[in-house]
Amino acid sequence: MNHKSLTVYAPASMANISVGFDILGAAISPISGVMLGDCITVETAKEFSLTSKGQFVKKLPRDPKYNIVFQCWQRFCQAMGRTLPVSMTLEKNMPIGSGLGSSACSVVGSFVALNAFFDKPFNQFELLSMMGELEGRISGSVHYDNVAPCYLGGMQLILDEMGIISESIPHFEDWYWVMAYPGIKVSTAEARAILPALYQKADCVAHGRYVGGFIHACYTNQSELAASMLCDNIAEPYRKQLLPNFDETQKRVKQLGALASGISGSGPTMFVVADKLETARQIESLLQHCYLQNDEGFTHICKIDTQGAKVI
Ligand SMILES: Nc1ncnc2c1ncn2[C@@H]1O[C@H](COP(=O)(O)OP(=O)(O)OP(=O)(O)O)[C@@H](O)[C@H]1O
Ligand SMILES: N[C@@H](CCO)C(=O)O
Repeated sequence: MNHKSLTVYAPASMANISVGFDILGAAISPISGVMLGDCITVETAKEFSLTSKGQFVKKLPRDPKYNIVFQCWQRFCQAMGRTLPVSMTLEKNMPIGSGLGSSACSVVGSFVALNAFFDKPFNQFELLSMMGELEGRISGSVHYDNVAPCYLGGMQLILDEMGIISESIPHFEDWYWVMAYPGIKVSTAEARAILPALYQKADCVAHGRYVGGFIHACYTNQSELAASMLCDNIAEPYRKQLLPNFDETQKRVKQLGALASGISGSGPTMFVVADKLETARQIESLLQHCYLQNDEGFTHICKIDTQGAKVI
């Protein structure tokens, strides 16, 4: 038996980007070159095994059967119609319940690695459908706004219509995204449960204006307009109570020149947009002092990762 091995890196992502609850998300990578994402290795083996390692391995479920990587392998075997004997290794570099698409990194990394290992039996649509299904098992509802950007890279708008799950949207290349993870956990399922079941008509109209205006500004390259449209009236008003000093921190980053700020995914990570590196560095320093709660917290100045998951 010839030994074969490959490793896939799947990057962090920020879902929602304030205006696009469940329908907008972007992959991100730190400008420092740090690889902010999970790595999944698939190797030839006589029988299936899963090994987990990495900084956040202790936060994973104790029973490997509850690790989403195991469930991805099961789903991939089901789609292939046979049990696939491979050894899988998860390097869990992403904190869980961070708002940075941690489970999406594991899901996307697993499917991309298995698909590459078995010479690409599934196309992009089939893979993305399975990724959404697995991500849905964790948060309680299928939403592609982490898995699509993590897999495809760039900023992704979820269409889920006429056989198209997601389309790439132009982004502002001079924008820096300062990401601050405070080091505490917010469960996606719980952060979804606190949202209202119904919204007022005025809120629906405002939301339509924000998301439509933002997409229009991206396509017409109007960065000031785009930044002013980055408003979240769907999740932020209800979720900010789960985040430390959120209102005060938003005020202070604005004073430093932030173009916009908001919650990454379901939190607790916060994102802040700046169009100058010097401003981004000042904002990062402020976030380190005001927003981080313990030694597990971190900040990164990021750009949008246009590549998405890749074999390394
Ligand atoms: N490989 C894995 N990576 C991350 N979470 C996993 C994994 N396997 C199982 N889980 C479980 O899935 C759940 C993930 O919770 P949740 O969706 O809140 O986190 P998340 O994916 O990190 O969130 P976010 O998208 O906001 O970063 C946890 O209960 C965790 O134990
Ligand atoms: N759009 C989802 C992302 C969760 O990662 C939410 O905000 O609940």
